[in-house]
Amino acid sequence: MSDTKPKILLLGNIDHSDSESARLTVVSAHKDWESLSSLGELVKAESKDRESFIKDCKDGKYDGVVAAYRTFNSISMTGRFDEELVNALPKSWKYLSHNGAGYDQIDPEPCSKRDPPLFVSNVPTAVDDATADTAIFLMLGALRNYNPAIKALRQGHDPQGKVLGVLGMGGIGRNMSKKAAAFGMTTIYHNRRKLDDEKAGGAKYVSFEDLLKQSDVLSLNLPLSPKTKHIIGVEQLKMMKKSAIVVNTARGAVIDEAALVEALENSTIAGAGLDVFEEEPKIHPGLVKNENVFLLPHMGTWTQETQYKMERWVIDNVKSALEKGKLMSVIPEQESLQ
Ligand SMILES: NC(=O)C1=CN([C@@H]2O[C@H](COP(=O)(O)OP(=O)(O)OC[C@H]3O[C@@H](n4cnc5c(N)ncnc54)[C@H](O)[C@@H]3O)[C@@H](O)[C@H]2O)C=CC1
Ligand SMILES: O=CC(=O)O
Repeated sequence: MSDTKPKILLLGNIDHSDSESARLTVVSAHKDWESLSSLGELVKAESKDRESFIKDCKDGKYDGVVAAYRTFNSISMTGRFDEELVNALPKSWKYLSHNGAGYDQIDPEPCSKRDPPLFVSNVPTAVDDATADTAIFLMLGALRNYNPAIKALRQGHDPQGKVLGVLGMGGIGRNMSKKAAAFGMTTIYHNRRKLDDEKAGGAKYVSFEDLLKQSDVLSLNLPLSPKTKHIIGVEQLKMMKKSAIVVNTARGAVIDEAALVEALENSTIAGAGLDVFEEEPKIHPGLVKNENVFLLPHMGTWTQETQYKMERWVIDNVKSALEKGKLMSVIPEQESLQ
């Protein structure tokens, strides 16, 4: 039997160790990462771009990699985890631990079809508070029209008594709904499946069409996939109240951004609070110039505590893969495979 240690690959960077806050709370994702060296040889991916990453895979540079920690920004090195990329990976590579709740940069189908399958995990729940807080902040900012400050503050609206409509009532949607209740809002939601009463927490399940028609604030909290791309487009925006605002902390492409710009310019809806964009880091100029749009540069989870929780989660997935042969939070598409 070979005594070669399995390789554990880092695709991207681990951030949380040196900050003041990390020192104060005595947490360090770097130390957590280094602790994995008892399970395998830690290797950092150094390929220049997608082409050289694929070539390096084919030339054997990553042979022996069993599991990888992957960041959102590592897409600049590898590109999407699509069929071409997945099929170029060494056969030894079985686990991909992605740092993010949304894993739209990874195509589950080729990962599952590959022999052996490439099991993928994401980071659910750890993101809920920080992202829902961001959604609430965007909602208040857009409702109150804080953007043009004093001038428009006179025309601002209160959240009290308003209807929050959540599209995608998962971890973040439910967290936001609880927080919105503290502002005197009621929640309606649409989801692939109706939730049981305890999970719904008083929020009422409605059809997609009723969600659009009845919401004062439409919050998008569903994953981006080929099925949800542009789920909000010209027709859906037309169904909304003229006074409504859209809050998007999910992914830019769940809205047809050009249609949103037009709807805002034509006063089809009143405003938007956006953390995510179709072609990040680019932002549609029609959004930048519109005073009724409250913008953030994709920083839903950007707190010291949440970033650490996420990095730790990704490392725990790698650990679980190597110790137990199973990822801790495999993506739903692969639950029956693992
Ligand atoms: N702005 C940011 O920094 C962050 C953005 N996100 C984004 O938020 C998304 C949601 O995150 P979580 O709440 O953790 O996910 P989750 O998986 O807990 O919830 C997603 C919900 O959407 C529902 N859904 C899926 N397709 C749908 C459809 N076609 N129509 C209606 N509902 C549908 C699912 O049934 C599920 O209830 C992520 O996929 C990610 O893209 C997540 C974290 C931070
Ligand atoms: O956008 C962030 C994520 O965790 O997904």
